[in-house]
Amino acid sequence: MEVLKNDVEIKRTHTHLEPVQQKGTNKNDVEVKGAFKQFGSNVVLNGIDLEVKQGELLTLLGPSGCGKSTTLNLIAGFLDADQGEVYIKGNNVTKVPPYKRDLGMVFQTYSLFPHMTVYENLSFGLKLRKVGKAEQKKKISKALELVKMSGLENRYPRELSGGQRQRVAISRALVVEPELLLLDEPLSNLDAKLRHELRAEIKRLQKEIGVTTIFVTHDQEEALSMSDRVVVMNAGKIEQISTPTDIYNHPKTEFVFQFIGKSNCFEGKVSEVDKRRISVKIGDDITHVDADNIMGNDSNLKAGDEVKMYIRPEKVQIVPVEETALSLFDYHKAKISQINYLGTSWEINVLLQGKSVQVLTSSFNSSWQNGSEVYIGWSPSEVMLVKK
Ligand SMILES: Nc1ncnc2c1ncn2[C@@H]1O[C@H](COP(=O)(O)OP(=O)(O)OP(=O)(O)O)[C@@H](O)[C@H]1O
Repeated sequence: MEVLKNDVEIKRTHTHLEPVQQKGTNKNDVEVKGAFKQFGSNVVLNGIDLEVKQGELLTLLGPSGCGKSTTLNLIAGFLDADQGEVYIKGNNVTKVPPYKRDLGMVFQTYSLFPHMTVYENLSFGLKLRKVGKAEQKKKISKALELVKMSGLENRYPRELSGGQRQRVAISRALVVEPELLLLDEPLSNLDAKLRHELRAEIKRLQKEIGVTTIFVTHDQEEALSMSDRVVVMNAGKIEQISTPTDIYNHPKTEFVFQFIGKSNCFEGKVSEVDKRRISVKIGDDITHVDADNIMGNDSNLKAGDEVKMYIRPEKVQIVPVEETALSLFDYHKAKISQINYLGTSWEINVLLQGKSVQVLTSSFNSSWQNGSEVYIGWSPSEVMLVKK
């Protein structure tokens, strides 16, 4: 364990509370290898392999109970895996207790000491690390400045708003200059406006000081907007690890497609396969999908296979039926069944062969009303297929 401590000291190249010029190298700060965890008969982690790069903000995203917090607790050392190993900065820390892992943590519920002022909350970890009083003062002042809480040193947690408390909790985690910052749903107790504000602030702060960060959330918008990379988890397994845009536009599995964003789903049958495109018969219509856009493990589709076809509402184009529809690659006649004005866009439900399809568009034709006939269409590159 001392080896870890010494190694960390030697490898530290900057003070975390100072802005860094260079970050996000290809070195891994954290690795989880082959982690399995079971509570009684409940298999909670079913083979997790994960690498977190130096300086990146990586988010664990997934529905309630999928194992996000368990993975975080394994990295923090609060839990032991039944199988598997955890490495921090190249050191195997699987058996190292949490207080020797050099971490800063922030939880969902405000974990500040209620009987201590803001200043005392921040000095707690510094005292444990035997930092002198003058140095403590400097570090605390800088840490509070980072989260825009300067001047509130003498307040008690009960005298702060929810957002301010979480700012102090983040500042307390950072003041000890940890190698790794772990955040477990830190925004979920806050109202929507505050959540938005703090989201942006955490992102700015993380980039400014360059501390490698793992963030747990079940909120997809939060994950997509904050992260360098997102890990989508489902039932104790990782479905996909990638950048937010890749996760959204090129989901690898049906679960990822459905969990992130909205979707329309059609059931059909493959009618033809060639190198570039797959033709799918849906009801009476034929539609086309790029051959690269197959989700799931079974990508060898052949004529006759039953498939599900997914498309996001904002990728469905809609044009008046009088207009030439030839600019759309695949187009189908449909009838508007509902129009919802959303301020900057319109959500239009149309009926296509009796099935409701949701369309999200910013170009609205003022003549459209319930019952209007329109063409809807899409590009084969925007449609995803999965074998049933
Ligand atoms: N100490 C424990 N003992 C028994 N079961 C546990 C324990 N901790 C977690 N679990 C179970 O493990 C599963 C995964 O829990 P975990 O907290 O990792 O999920 P999560 O993805 O973080 O969910 P949430 O978003 O609801 O926090 C759940 O079914 C949970 O009930």
